[in-house]
Amino acid sequence: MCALLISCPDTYTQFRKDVESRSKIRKEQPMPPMLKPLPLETIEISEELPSLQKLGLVDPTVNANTAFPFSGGETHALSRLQSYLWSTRAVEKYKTTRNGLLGSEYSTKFSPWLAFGCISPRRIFFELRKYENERVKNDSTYWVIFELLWRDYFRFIAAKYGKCLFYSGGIKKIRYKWEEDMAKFRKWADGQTGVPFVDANMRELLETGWMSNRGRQNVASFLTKDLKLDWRLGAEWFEYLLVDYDVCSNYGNWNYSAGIGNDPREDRKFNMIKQAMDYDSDGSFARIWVPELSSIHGGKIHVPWTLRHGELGSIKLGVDYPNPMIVAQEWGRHFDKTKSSSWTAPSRNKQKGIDFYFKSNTSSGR
Ligand SMILES: Cc1cc2nc3c(=O)[nH]c(=O)nc-3n(C[C@H](O)[C@H](O)[C@H](O)COP(=O)(O)OP(=O)(O)OC[C@H]3O[C@@H](n4cnc5c(N)ncnc54)[C@H](O)[C@@H]3O)c2cc1C
Repeated sequence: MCALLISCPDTYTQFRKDVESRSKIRKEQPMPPMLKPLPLETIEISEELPSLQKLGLVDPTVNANTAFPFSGGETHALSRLQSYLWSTRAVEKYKTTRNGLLGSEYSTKFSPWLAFGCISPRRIFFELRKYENERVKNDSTYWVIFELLWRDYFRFIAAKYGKCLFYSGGIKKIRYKWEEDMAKFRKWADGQTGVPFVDANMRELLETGWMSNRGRQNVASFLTKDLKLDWRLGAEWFEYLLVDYDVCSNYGNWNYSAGIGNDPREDRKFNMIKQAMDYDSDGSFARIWVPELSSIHGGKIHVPWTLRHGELGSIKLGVDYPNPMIVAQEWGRHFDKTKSSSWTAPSRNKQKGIDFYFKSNTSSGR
Protein backbone atom coordinates (compact mmCIF):
# COMPACT_ATOMS: atom_id res chain seq x y z
CA MET A 1 0.00 0.00 0.00
CA CYS A 2 1.35 3.46 -0.79
CA ALA A 3 2.61 5.60 2.08
CA LEU A 4 -0.04 8.22 1.41
CA LEU A 5 -2.84 5.73 2.03
CA ILE A 6 -1.22 4.34 5.18
CA SER A 7 -1.08 7.84 6.61
CA CYS A 8 -4.70 8.61 5.71
CA PRO A 9 -6.33 9.54 9.05
CA ASP A 10 -8.83 7.04 10.40
CA THR A 11 -11.20 9.62 11.80
CA TYR A 12 -13.23 11.85 9.53
CA THR A 13 -12.52 15.00 11.50
CA GLN A 14 -8.77 14.59 11.20
CA PHE A 15 -9.12 13.73 7.51
CA ARG A 16 -11.24 16.85 6.93
CA LYS A 17 -8.86 19.12 8.84
CA ASP A 18 -5.88 17.80 6.88
CA VAL A 19 -7.69 18.17 3.57
CA GLU A 20 -8.97 21.65 4.39
CA SER A 21 -5.60 22.93 5.54
CA ARG A 22 -3.27 21.17 3.12
CA SER A 23 -5.08 20.28 -0.09
CA LYS A 24 -6.02 22.28 -3.12
CA ILE A 25 -8.90 21.20 -5.32
CA ARG A 26 -7.53 20.56 -8.78
CA LYS A 27 -9.00 22.54 -11.66
CA GLU A 28 -11.65 20.93 -13.82
CA GLN A 29 -10.52 19.58 -17.16
CA PRO A 30 -11.96 21.45 -20.12
CA MET A 31 -14.42 19.48 -22.24
CA PRO A 32 -12.65 18.16 -25.36
CA PRO A 33 -14.05 19.86 -28.50
CA MET A 34 -14.75 16.46 -30.01
CA LEU A 35 -14.18 12.77 -29.32
CA LYS A 36 -12.17 10.53 -31.58
CA PRO A 37 -14.37 8.52 -33.93
CA LEU A 38 -15.05 4.88 -33.11
CA PRO A 39 -12.61 2.49 -34.79
CA LEU A 40 -15.28 1.23 -37.20
CA GLU A 41 -13.01 -1.23 -38.90
CA THR A 42 -12.67 -3.31 -35.71
CA ILE A 43 -16.13 -3.08 -34.10
CA GLU A 44 -19.16 -4.28 -35.91
CA ILE A 45 -22.39 -2.65 -34.73
CA SER A 46 -24.98 -4.77 -36.37
CA GLU A 47 -27.88 -4.60 -33.91
CA GLU A 48 -29.73 -1.83 -32.14
CA LEU A 49 -29.59 -1.69 -28.35
CA PRO A 50 -32.18 -4.13 -27.01
CA SER A 51 -35.32 -2.59 -25.51
CA LEU A 52 -36.42 -3.32 -21.94
CA GLN A 53 -39.25 -5.43 -23.34
CA LYS A 54 -36.81 -7.50 -25.37
CA LEU A 55 -34.88 -8.15 -22.16
CA GLY A 56 -38.09 -9.33 -20.51
CA LEU A 57 -38.46 -6.17 -18.38
CA VAL A 58 -41.20 -3.59 -18.10
CA ASP A 59 -40.82 0.19 -18.07
CA PRO A 60 -40.27 1.39 -14.49
CA THR A 61 -43.07 3.40 -12.92
CA VAL A 62 -42.42 6.52 -10.86
CA ASN A 63 -44.01 6.69 -7.42
CA ALA A 64 -45.68 10.11 -7.04
CA ASN A 65 -44.27 10.42 -3.50
CA THR A 66 -40.65 9.94 -4.48
CA ALA A 67 -38.12 12.38 -3.01
CA PHE A 68 -36.02 11.85 -6.14
CA PRO A 69 -38.29 12.86 -9.03
CA PHE A 70 -35.39 13.37 -11.40
CA SER A 71 -33.85 11.64 -14.40
CA GLY A 72 -30.39 10.34 -15.07
CA GLY A 73 -27.66 11.81 -17.22
CA GLU A 74 -25.34 14.81 -17.19
CA THR A 75 -27.92 17.29 -18.50
CA HIS A 76 -30.26 16.57 -15.58
CA ALA A 77 -27.37 16.61 -13.10
CA LEU A 78 -26.30 20.08 -14.28
CA SER A 79 -29.87 21.29 -14.22
CA ARG A 80 -30.27 20.10 -10.60
CA LEU A 81 -27.05 21.89 -9.65
CA GLN A 82 -28.36 25.06 -11.31
CA SER A 83 -31.74 24.80 -9.61
CA TYR A 84 -30.54 23.84 -6.08
CA LEU A 85 -28.13 26.77 -6.10
CA TRP A 86 -29.21 29.58 -8.39
CA SER A 87 -32.96 29.16 -9.00
CA THR A 88 -34.42 28.02 -5.67
CA ARG A 89 -31.45 29.04 -3.48
CA ALA A 90 -32.26 25.94 -1.39
CA VAL A 91 -28.51 25.59 -0.78
CA GLU A 92 -28.63 28.62 1.55
CA LYS A 93 -30.70 26.61 4.06
CA TYR A 94 -29.12 23.20 3.49
CA LYS A 95 -27.64 22.86 6.97
CA THR A 96 -31.04 23.29 8.60
CA THR A 97 -33.01 21.16 6.12
CA ARG A 98 -30.57 18.31 5.39
CA ASN A 99 -32.11 15.95 7.94
CA GLY A 100 -35.51 16.16 6.28
CA LEU A 101 -37.54 13.21 5.04
CA LEU A 102 -40.11 14.62 2.65
CA GLY A 103 -39.84 16.20 -0.79
CA SER A 104 -36.94 16.86 -3.12
CA GLU A 105 -35.52 20.04 -1.60
CA TYR A 106 -34.33 19.09 1.90
CA SER A 107 -30.97 17.95 0.51
CA THR A 108 -29.08 18.30 -2.75
CA LYS A 109 -29.93 14.85 -4.22
CA PHE A 110 -26.60 14.96 -6.05
CA SER A 111 -25.67 11.42 -4.97
CA PRO A 112 -27.17 9.32 -7.83
CA TRP A 113 -25.47 11.48 -10.46
CA LEU A 114 -22.21 11.37 -8.51
CA ALA A 115 -22.47 7.58 -8.20
CA PHE A 116 -22.83 7.17 -11.96
CA GLY A 117 -20.22 9.77 -12.87
CA CYS A 118 -22.76 12.11 -14.49
CA ILE A 119 -21.33 15.00 -12.50
CA SER A 120 -18.03 15.37 -10.67
CA PRO A 121 -17.56 16.62 -7.12
CA ARG A 122 -15.19 19.21 -8.57
CA ARG A 123 -17.98 20.61 -10.81
CA ILE A 124 -20.16 20.95 -7.69
CA PHE A 125 -17.31 22.44 -5.65
CA PHE A 126 -16.47 25.16 -8.18
CA GLU A 127 -20.13 26.05 -8.74
CA LEU A 128 -20.53 26.41 -4.96
CA ARG A 129 -17.48 28.67 -4.77
CA LYS A 130 -18.94 30.80 -7.58
CA TYR A 131 -22.23 30.98 -5.69
CA GLU A 132 -20.44 31.98 -2.49
CA ASN A 133 -18.58 34.74 -4.34
CA GLU A 134 -21.58 36.08 -6.20
CA ARG A 135 -24.53 35.43 -3.88
CA VAL A 136 -24.23 34.07 -0.33
CA LYS A 137 -21.56 32.30 1.67
CA ASN A 138 -22.83 30.81 4.91
CA ASP A 139 -22.75 27.66 7.10
CA SER A 140 -25.07 25.89 4.68
CA THR A 141 -22.97 26.45 1.56
CA TYR A 142 -19.95 25.23 3.54
CA TRP A 143 -21.85 22.20 4.80
CA VAL A 144 -22.45 20.81 1.30
CA ILE A 145 -18.67 20.69 0.89
CA PHE A 146 -18.38 19.21 4.38
CA GLU A 147 -20.68 16.36 3.29
CA LEU A 148 -18.94 15.88 -0.04
CA LEU A 149 -15.77 15.39 1.97
CA TRP A 150 -17.44 12.43 3.69
CA ARG A 151 -17.74 10.88 0.26
CA ASP A 152 -14.03 11.40 -0.38
CA TYR A 153 -13.19 10.11 3.07
CA PHE A 154 -14.98 6.81 2.50
CA ARG A 155 -13.14 6.40 -0.81
CA PHE A 156 -9.78 6.75 0.93
CA ILE A 157 -10.87 4.42 3.74
CA ALA A 158 -11.97 1.81 1.17
CA ALA A 159 -8.61 2.08 -0.60
CA LYS A 160 -6.76 1.88 2.71
CA TYR A 161 -8.61 -1.14 4.13
CA GLY A 162 -9.51 -2.94 0.88
CA LYS A 163 -11.49 -6.16 1.30
CA CYS A 164 -11.75 -5.74 5.11
CA LEU A 165 -14.58 -3.32 4.34
CA PHE A 166 -16.74 -6.34 3.49
CA TYR A 167 -15.76 -8.59 6.38
CA SER A 168 -18.21 -9.41 9.15
CA GLY A 169 -15.95 -7.59 11.64
CA GLY A 170 -15.40 -4.65 9.28
CA ILE A 171 -12.27 -2.59 8.90
CA LYS A 172 -11.49 -2.93 12.62
CA LYS A 173 -11.90 -6.72 12.46
CA ILE A 174 -14.11 -6.67 15.54
CA ARG A 175 -15.28 -10.12 16.68
CA TYR A 176 -19.04 -10.19 16.97
CA LYS A 177 -21.54 -12.98 16.38
CA TRP A 178 -24.20 -11.42 14.18
CA GLU A 179 -27.53 -13.20 13.87
CA GLU A 180 -28.63 -14.50 10.49
CA ASP A 181 -32.36 -14.89 10.94
CA MET A 182 -33.78 -14.52 7.43
CA ALA A 183 -37.38 -14.22 8.63
CA LYS A 184 -36.41 -11.17 10.70
CA PHE A 185 -34.40 -9.77 7.81
CA ARG A 186 -37.38 -10.09 5.43
CA LYS A 187 -39.59 -8.11 7.80
CA TRP A 188 -36.99 -5.36 7.89
CA ALA A 189 -36.48 -5.38 4.11
CA ASP A 190 -40.21 -5.39 3.33
CA GLY A 191 -41.06 -2.63 5.81
CA GLN A 192 -43.10 -4.98 8.01
CA THR A 193 -41.30 -4.63 11.35
CA GLY A 194 -44.30 -3.07 13.11
CA VAL A 195 -42.20 0.02 13.93
CA PRO A 196 -43.71 2.67 11.65
CA PHE A 197 -40.63 4.94 11.39
CA VAL A 198 -38.50 1.99 10.23
CA ASP A 199 -41.21 0.64 7.94
CA ALA A 200 -41.86 4.04 6.32
CA ASN A 201 -38.19 4.40 5.39
CA MET A 202 -37.83 0.81 4.18
CA ARG A 203 -40.96 1.05 2.05
CA GLU A 204 -39.75 4.33 0.56
CA LEU A 205 -36.56 2.52 -0.48
CA LEU A 206 -38.50 -0.41 -1.89
CA GLU A 207 -40.90 1.79 -3.86
CA THR A 208 -38.51 4.46 -5.10
CA GLY A 209 -34.86 3.40 -4.69
CA TRP A 210 -34.35 6.44 -2.46
CA MET A 211 -34.02 6.93 1.28
CA SER A 212 -32.89 10.06 3.13
CA ASN A 213 -29.63 10.08 5.05
CA ARG A 214 -31.60 10.31 8.31
CA GLY A 215 -33.62 7.27 7.30
CA ARG A 216 -30.53 5.28 6.30
CA GLN A 217 -28.86 5.89 9.64
CA ASN A 218 -31.96 4.81 11.53
CA VAL A 219 -32.82 1.65 9.63
CA ALA A 220 -29.16 0.59 9.70
CA SER A 221 -29.07 1.08 13.47
CA PHE A 222 -32.35 -0.83 13.87
CA LEU A 223 -31.03 -3.79 11.84
CA THR A 224 -27.69 -4.02 13.59
CA LYS A 225 -28.35 -2.74 17.13
CA ASP A 226 -31.98 -3.68 17.78
CA LEU A 227 -32.34 -6.83 15.66
CA LYS A 228 -28.61 -7.65 15.90
CA LEU A 229 -28.65 -9.01 12.35
CA ASP A 230 -25.53 -9.29 10.21
CA TRP A 231 -24.92 -5.79 8.86
CA ARG A 232 -23.97 -7.23 5.48
CA LEU A 233 -27.57 -8.31 4.88
CA GLY A 234 -28.57 -4.67 5.13
CA ALA A 235 -25.65 -3.41 3.06
CA GLU A 236 -26.47 -5.86 0.29
CA TRP A 237 -30.14 -4.90 0.34
CA PHE A 238 -29.12 -1.24 -0.05
CA GLU A 239 -26.73 -2.24 -2.83
CA TYR A 240 -29.60 -3.94 -4.61
CA LEU A 241 -32.05 -1.05 -4.36
CA LEU A 242 -30.40 2.35 -3.92
CA VAL A 243 -30.42 4.64 -6.97
CA ASP A 244 -27.22 6.20 -5.63
CA TYR A 245 -25.49 2.94 -4.69
CA ASP A 246 -21.77 3.51 -4.37
CA VAL A 247 -19.54 0.78 -2.99
CA CYS A 248 -17.34 3.02 -0.81
CA SER A 249 -20.12 5.20 0.61
CA ASN A 250 -22.46 2.27 1.19
CA TYR A 251 -20.08 -0.19 2.82
CA GLY A 252 -18.22 2.61 4.63
CA ASN A 253 -21.43 3.95 6.17
CA TRP A 254 -22.64 0.45 7.06
CA ASN A 255 -19.33 -0.25 8.82
CA TYR A 256 -19.89 2.85 10.89
CA SER A 257 -23.55 2.20 11.61
CA ALA A 258 -22.74 -1.36 12.71
CA GLY A 259 -20.03 -0.05 15.08
CA ILE A 260 -17.23 -1.85 13.28
CA GLY A 261 -15.83 1.15 11.43
CA ASN A 262 -13.23 3.55 12.70
CA ASP A 263 -13.57 4.97 16.14
CA PRO A 264 -16.70 3.08 17.13
CA ARG A 265 -18.61 4.45 20.10
CA GLU A 266 -20.13 1.58 21.97
CA ASP A 267 -23.37 3.39 22.73
CA ARG A 268 -24.07 4.53 19.18
CA LYS A 269 -27.57 3.22 18.95
CA PHE A 270 -30.46 5.23 17.60
CA ASN A 271 -33.69 5.41 19.57
CA MET A 272 -36.39 4.87 16.93
CA ILE A 273 -39.11 6.72 18.82
CA LYS A 274 -36.94 9.70 19.73
CA GLN A 275 -35.72 9.91 16.14
CA ALA A 276 -39.26 9.61 14.80
CA MET A 277 -40.41 12.44 17.06
CA ASP A 278 -37.37 14.64 16.32
CA TYR A 279 -37.70 14.29 12.57
CA ASP A 280 -41.33 13.39 11.91
CA SER A 281 -43.13 14.74 14.94
CA ASP A 282 -46.50 15.13 13.21
CA GLY A 283 -46.20 11.75 11.51
CA SER A 284 -46.60 13.09 7.97
CA PHE A 285 -43.73 11.00 6.60
CA ALA A 286 -45.01 7.81 8.27
CA ARG A 287 -48.53 8.53 7.04
CA ILE A 288 -47.36 8.55 3.40
CA TRP A 289 -45.53 5.23 3.45
CA VAL A 290 -47.60 3.37 6.03
CA PRO A 291 -51.09 4.27 4.78
CA GLU A 292 -52.77 1.53 6.81
CA LEU A 293 -52.09 3.71 9.89
CA SER A 294 -52.95 7.05 8.25
CA SER A 295 -56.07 7.60 10.35
CA ILE A 296 -53.97 7.84 13.55
CA HIS A 297 -53.45 11.48 14.48
CA GLY A 298 -50.12 13.29 14.87
CA GLY A 299 -47.05 11.63 16.35
CA LYS A 300 -49.12 8.81 17.85
CA ILE A 301 -48.73 7.03 14.51
CA HIS A 302 -45.20 6.12 15.63
CA VAL A 303 -46.36 4.00 18.57
CA PRO A 304 -49.54 2.16 17.51
CA TRP A 305 -48.95 -0.66 20.01
CA THR A 306 -49.30 1.81 22.91
CA LEU A 307 -52.69 3.13 21.77
CA ARG A 308 -56.11 2.32 23.18
CA HIS A 309 -58.88 0.90 20.98
CA GLY A 310 -60.48 4.31 20.55
CA GLU A 311 -57.25 5.82 19.29
CA LEU A 312 -56.67 3.00 16.81
CA GLY A 313 -60.17 3.35 15.32
CA SER A 314 -60.88 0.39 13.05
CA ILE A 315 -57.19 -0.62 12.77
CA LYS A 316 -56.48 -4.08 14.14
CA LEU A 317 -52.85 -4.57 15.11
CA GLY A 318 -51.54 -7.92 14.02
CA VAL A 319 -54.11 -7.94 11.20
CA ASP A 320 -53.97 -4.60 9.35
CA TYR A 321 -50.45 -3.76 10.51
CA PRO A 322 -47.91 -5.96 12.34
CA ASN A 323 -47.24 -5.89 16.05
CA PRO A 324 -43.69 -4.59 16.66
CA MET A 325 -40.93 -7.18 16.26
CA ILE A 326 -39.18 -5.58 19.18
CA VAL A 327 -39.80 -2.75 21.67
CA ALA A 328 -36.50 -1.48 23.02
CA GLN A 329 -36.58 -0.49 26.67
CA GLU A 330 -35.26 3.01 26.02
CA TRP A 331 -38.12 3.84 23.64
CA GLY A 332 -40.52 4.09 26.58
CA ARG A 333 -38.97 7.39 27.69
CA HIS A 334 -40.32 9.01 24.53
CA PHE A 335 -43.84 7.58 24.35
CA ASP A 336 -45.29 10.65 26.12
CA LYS A 337 -44.04 13.00 23.42
CA THR A 338 -46.11 11.16 20.83
CA LYS A 339 -49.29 11.77 22.84
CA SER A 340 -48.74 15.47 23.54
CA SER A 341 -50.19 17.82 20.96
CA SER A 342 -48.06 20.69 22.34
CA TRP A 343 -44.73 18.89 21.90
CA THR A 344 -42.50 20.38 19.21
CA ALA A 345 -39.43 18.90 17.65
CA PRO A 346 -36.09 20.54 18.51
CA SER A 347 -34.83 23.18 16.12
CA ARG A 348 -33.27 21.66 13.01
CA ASN A 349 -30.10 23.61 13.83
CA LYS A 350 -29.58 21.57 16.94
CA GLN A 351 -30.17 18.24 15.27
CA LYS A 352 -27.15 16.10 14.99
CA GLY A 353 -25.78 14.57 11.84
CA ILE A 354 -23.23 12.00 10.84
CA ASP A 355 -20.49 14.34 12.05
CA PHE A 356 -21.78 14.03 15.60
CA TYR A 357 -22.36 10.32 15.64
CA PHE A 358 -19.12 9.36 14.01
CA LYS A 359 -16.59 11.85 15.30
CA SER A 360 -14.07 11.04 17.98
CA ASN A 361 -14.82 12.32 21.47
CA THR A 362 -12.27 15.09 21.29
CA SER A 363 -12.89 16.47 17.81
CA SER A 364 -15.65 18.73 16.66
CA GLY A 365 -17.47 19.34 13.41
CA ARG A 366 -17.72 23.02 12.75
C1 LIG B 1 -26.23 2.95 5.87
C2 LIG B 1 -25.92 4.02 4.85
C3 LIG B 1 -25.70 3.68 3.52
C4 LIG B 1 -25.39 4.67 2.57
N1 LIG B 1 -25.19 4.31 1.26
C5 LIG B 1 -24.83 5.25 0.35
C6 LIG B 1 -24.59 4.92 -1.02
O1 LIG B 1 -24.66 3.75 -1.43
N2 LIG B 1 -24.29 5.92 -1.90
C7 LIG B 1 -24.18 7.22 -1.48
O2 LIG B 1 -23.90 8.10 -2.32
N3 LIG B 1 -24.38 7.56 -0.19
C8 LIG B 1 -24.71 6.63 0.73
N4 LIG B 1 -24.95 7.00 2.03
C9 LIG B 1 -24.65 8.39 2.45
C10 LIG B 1 -25.82 9.39 2.40
O3 LIG B 1 -26.95 8.86 3.03
C11 LIG B 1 -26.16 9.80 0.96
O4 LIG B 1 -24.99 10.22 0.30
C12 LIG B 1 -27.13 10.99 0.96
O5 LIG B 1 -28.30 10.67 1.66
C13 LIG B 1 -27.47 11.33 -0.48
O6 LIG B 1 -28.42 12.36 -0.54
P1 LIG B 1 -28.01 13.81 -1.05
O7 LIG B 1 -27.26 13.72 -2.33
O8 LIG B 1 -29.24 14.63 -1.06
O9 LIG B 1 -27.01 14.24 0.10
P2 LIG B 1 -26.63 15.68 0.69
O10 LIG B 1 -27.03 15.70 2.12
O11 LIG B 1 -27.16 16.75 -0.16
O12 LIG B 1 -25.02 15.67 0.66
C14 LIG B 1 -24.30 16.10 -0.50
C15 LIG B 1 -23.39 14.97 -0.96
O13 LIG B 1 -22.45 14.65 0.06
C16 LIG B 1 -22.17 13.25 0.05
N5 LIG B 1 -22.57 12.66 1.34
C17 LIG B 1 -23.47 13.12 2.22
N6 LIG B 1 -23.54 12.33 3.30
C18 LIG B 1 -22.65 11.32 3.09
C19 LIG B 1 -22.25 10.18 3.85
N7 LIG B 1 -22.76 9.88 5.06
N8 LIG B 1 -21.32 9.36 3.32
C20 LIG B 1 -20.77 9.60 2.10
N9 LIG B 1 -21.10 10.68 1.35
C21 LIG B 1 -22.04 11.52 1.84
C22 LIG B 1 -22.99 12.64 -1.08
O14 LIG B 1 -22.18 12.55 -2.23
C23 LIG B 1 -24.09 13.67 -1.28
O15 LIG B 1 -24.63 13.66 -2.59
C24 LIG B 1 -25.29 6.03 2.99
C25 LIG B 1 -25.53 6.36 4.32
C26 LIG B 1 -25.85 5.37 5.25
C27 LIG B 1 -26.09 5.77 6.69
